[in-house]
Amino acid sequence: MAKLNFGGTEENVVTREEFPLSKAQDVLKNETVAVIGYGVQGPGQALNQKDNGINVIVGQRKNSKTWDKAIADGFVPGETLFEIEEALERGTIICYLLSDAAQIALWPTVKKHLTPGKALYFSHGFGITFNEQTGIVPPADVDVFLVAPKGSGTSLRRMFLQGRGLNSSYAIFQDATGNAFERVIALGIAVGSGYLFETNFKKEVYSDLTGERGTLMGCIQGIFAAQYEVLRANGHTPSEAFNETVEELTQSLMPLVAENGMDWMYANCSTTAQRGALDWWKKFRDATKPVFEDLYKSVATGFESQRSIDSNSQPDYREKLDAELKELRDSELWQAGKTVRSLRPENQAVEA
Ligand SMILES: NC(=O)C1=CN([C@@H]2O[C@H](COP(=O)(O)OP(=O)(O)OC[C@H]3O[C@@H](n4cnc5c(N)ncnc54)[C@H](O)[C@@H]3O)[C@@H](O)[C@H]2O)C=CC1
Ligand SMILES: CC(=O)[C@](C)(O)C(=O)O
Ligand SMILES: [Mg+2]
Ligand SMILES: [Mg+2]
Repeated sequence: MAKLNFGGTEENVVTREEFPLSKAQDVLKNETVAVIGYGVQGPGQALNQKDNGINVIVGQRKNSKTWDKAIADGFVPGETLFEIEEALERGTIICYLLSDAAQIALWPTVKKHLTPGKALYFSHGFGITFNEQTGIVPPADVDVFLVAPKGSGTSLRRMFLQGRGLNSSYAIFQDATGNAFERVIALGIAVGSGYLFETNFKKEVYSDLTGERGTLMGCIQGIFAAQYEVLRANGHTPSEAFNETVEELTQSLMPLVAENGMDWMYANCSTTAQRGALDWWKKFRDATKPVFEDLYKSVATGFESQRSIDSNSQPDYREKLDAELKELRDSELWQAGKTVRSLRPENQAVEA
């Protein structure tokens, strides 16, 4: 395990150099990895493992769209694709990749198949950390760990195909066999992680829920909308407002941040822009920090997890989510974005 210095703090990180794929294949050679669920993470993790030569099977409900998708992706019914219970029976490592809310309903079935020595694998600390809400309490004689890719399952697969790995967190909740560490790292490498950062279940879920509600998804849409609305209210056209709020950020400036940090992006902008950004960033930090503090509390009290469970367990949750996504898509901001995107050379032929 490498110790790396992150801004003055040393942390444990496992790299592909010290734990190469050949070692992962060796650790997993007598295991059957059963991926239960084939939504977003399921396909990415199952396909990467398959391409990495791991003995992986998929468990999915027959007569569902995702069953057909698994077949289209190369999984074969009766050989590598099974009904959920059969996959649970065959698997020695159970990758529990149903949505966090759906994991609750299937848990009694999963538990039945967790015989001594098997391993229960998650990609989130949710089910275990909020076990008072989920009822997920594994038996003591199985390994329990997580590998949480820090990105969409879609990116996990894309980056694997490009020969790059996506960074993941890993954590061990229970080491019943004495082999939990080797097993979890081998899986982390097999599913396509680049680097594996050590954490625990609670820290993983608290930070993940904060991040997705915060800067990664919720906050970013909130500040886009706020700036766009102010520009529009002051007579700017939709295209101008969109370009100055989103397009320039994603196409020009964020790639520079990704490449070499915020000061590098600033350094590549005008001195006028630098002066303004340096004057204003702390105001935005101070204005939003109380909101982030509320958010973290809301995660830590279990309010956020309960809300996800309640809304995502309803029979019509998918329709309701789709309606909310449609509202976003139909907003002037993102409709303006659609036209702006259509002007990119790569989209000229496809988007009208
Ligand atoms: N979406 C992502 O890229 C990421 C997800 N995660 C975690 O990975 C896990 C899986 O998440 P996703 O792939 O987003 O899940 P998802 O929302 O795509 O659902 C996965 C599967 O669950 C199935 N399912 C839903 N209800 C079911 C039920 N009652 N019985 C049987 N199957 C049912 C769906 O058909 C689907 O195949 C979660 O713990 C999530 O927090 C972690 C990192 C990123
Ligand atoms: C993609 C990811 O890691 C998220 C945003 O946390 C999630 O999909 O839950
Ligand atoms: Mg998440
Ligand atoms: Mg995440």
